[in-house]
Amino acid sequence: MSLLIVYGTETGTAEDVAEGLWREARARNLPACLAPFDEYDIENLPSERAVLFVISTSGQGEFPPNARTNWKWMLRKSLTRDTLKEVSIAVIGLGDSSYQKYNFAGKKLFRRLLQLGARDLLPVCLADDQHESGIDGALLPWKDQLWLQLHGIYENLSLTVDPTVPPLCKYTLQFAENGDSNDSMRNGEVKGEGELRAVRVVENRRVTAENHFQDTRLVSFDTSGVGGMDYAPGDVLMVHPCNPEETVRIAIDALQYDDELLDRPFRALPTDSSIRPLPNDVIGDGPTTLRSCLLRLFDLQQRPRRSFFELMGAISTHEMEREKLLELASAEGQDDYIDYITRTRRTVAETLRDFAHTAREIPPQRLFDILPRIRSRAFSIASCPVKHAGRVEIIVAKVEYRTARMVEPRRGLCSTYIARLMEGEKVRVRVRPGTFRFPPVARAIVAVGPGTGVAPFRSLILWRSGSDWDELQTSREGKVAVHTAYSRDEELKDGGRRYVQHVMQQQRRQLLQMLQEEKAWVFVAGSAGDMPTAVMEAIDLIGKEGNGEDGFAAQLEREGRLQFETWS
Ligand SMILES: Cc1cc2nc3c(=O)[nH]c(=O)nc-3n(C[C@H](O)[C@H](O)[C@H](O)COP(=O)(O)O)c2cc1C
Repeated sequence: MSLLIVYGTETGTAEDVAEGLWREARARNLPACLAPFDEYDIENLPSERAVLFVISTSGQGEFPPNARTNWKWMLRKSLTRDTLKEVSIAVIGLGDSSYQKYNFAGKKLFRRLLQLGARDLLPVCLADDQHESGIDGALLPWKDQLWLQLHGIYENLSLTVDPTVPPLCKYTLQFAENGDSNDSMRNGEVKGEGELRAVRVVENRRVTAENHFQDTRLVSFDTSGVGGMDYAPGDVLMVHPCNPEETVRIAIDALQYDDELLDRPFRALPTDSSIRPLPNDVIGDGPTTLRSCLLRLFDLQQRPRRSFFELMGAISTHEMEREKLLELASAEGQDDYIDYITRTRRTVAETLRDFAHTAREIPPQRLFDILPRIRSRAFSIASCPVKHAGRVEIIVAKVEYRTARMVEPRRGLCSTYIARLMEGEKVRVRVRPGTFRFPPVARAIVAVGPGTGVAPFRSLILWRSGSDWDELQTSREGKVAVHTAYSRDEELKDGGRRYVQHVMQQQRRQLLQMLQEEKAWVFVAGSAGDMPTAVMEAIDLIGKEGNGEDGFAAQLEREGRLQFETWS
């Protein structure tokens, strides 16, 4: 019986990892099946031989959307300590340690599998975005152990793989011949909830002063007449960015594909039923071409992962480059990898340029194995479904930074894409529920939203009171009171900066009354860094002053009255 690999993903990383493992299993002569967790018939789980789970954590310590249904099944009371006693399991959790609920989904899943009697092949692997080698930091050493363990179950599994033999391609490309219509060249349809929709930009306005260090924008999209774009306060807009032209140019120069090849429509046929068709909604309305894929499908600005070097090394016929590539892919090459990629934040496009001989040898179908995919990014919706009918607005801070080791400044793919959008341009987006669960309208709310964290609260306040920021006051007579902290402009007596937690301290009497007597709910949105902890500490202090007890914030959280939506 083959190895089952299931994944739960929000933005696709878990899918990439699962797919990499699936390919590696096949290269090791181990038959394997691959599926999103919720597409797997969960009733069969007790009769599997070995299952590998790759689960990211989304929201606030939650399971990703395509793993929630089967996770609910696993929590059924009717399941016993024997349910999975025949099944060997291993779990990879993907998370980010800047979040409070670090890797919660992976940890919870692992614990539950053990409760149901499953045999753990290895301790849970907790991969962390913050590690200096990215998720590979934890994943690579763990993976080596995994194959050893699986060898105990599957005797034919090969413990060594020849790094110079490239694995099977995911797709074969069928290029259009004269006379093929564009329609006959369409790739797989993406339908339903996950489908991206094209909306037009109505306005893209800078909301910070020109001399402010941060370029933050309010971007408005026209959604009138576009189906599936209904939303409520707290919902999130997923935006699918494109690579900037200059980055696409670097990649094309490195690959040395000519215009005829770049613009010839093709269909990508999966070479195995476990491989998903190419998503049409990403590539756009026109035919799929290598140029459209380089613009919209492949993430050329990402930091290349180890698997990128592994595959490049496997196809390279240039001795020096091959040696270097395979070294960067290996566990021993970790320091070199950190030096070459992590410290300088080198991108996929730049790495293709650096390994010029190998890049020139990449056949088009291999791009789909080597290059990572662009993933949609989440932005809290800042508009009100009633006041801004037919519109969706988001607030985006442009990410740009430079350190001494960088040749050029680094820019966030999506925020730069958005900052450059012109009126009338088409953008691919979809709406998904956020993590906030708001109480009934009669209940009081405390909303803490530093920076772009104001977005979901603008939506909520407009919806509940009909007023925008500039119409609100600092007293509660008008039902809504606004208190501000300008951390860049205001200093405290001790020279420190004034943040939201200081405002909370200042307003502690009113907050205590709201929390204790009015049973208010608290919502916190914004940076996943230190802010959420500072807010929890402020709530604890306020609680302690009120009733002399510790742990007020944790108590509110247990009651569902303290909720976070944070991003890093
Ligand atoms: C909206 C959002 C919420 C997240 N929440 C958490 C979290 O609560 N805990 C955590 O450890 N990581 C969290 N992460 C980080 C992801 O788990 C991590 O980036 C992972 O590699 C993404 O995997 P995916 O692309 O398969 O969804 C969050 C990421 C996003 C975009």
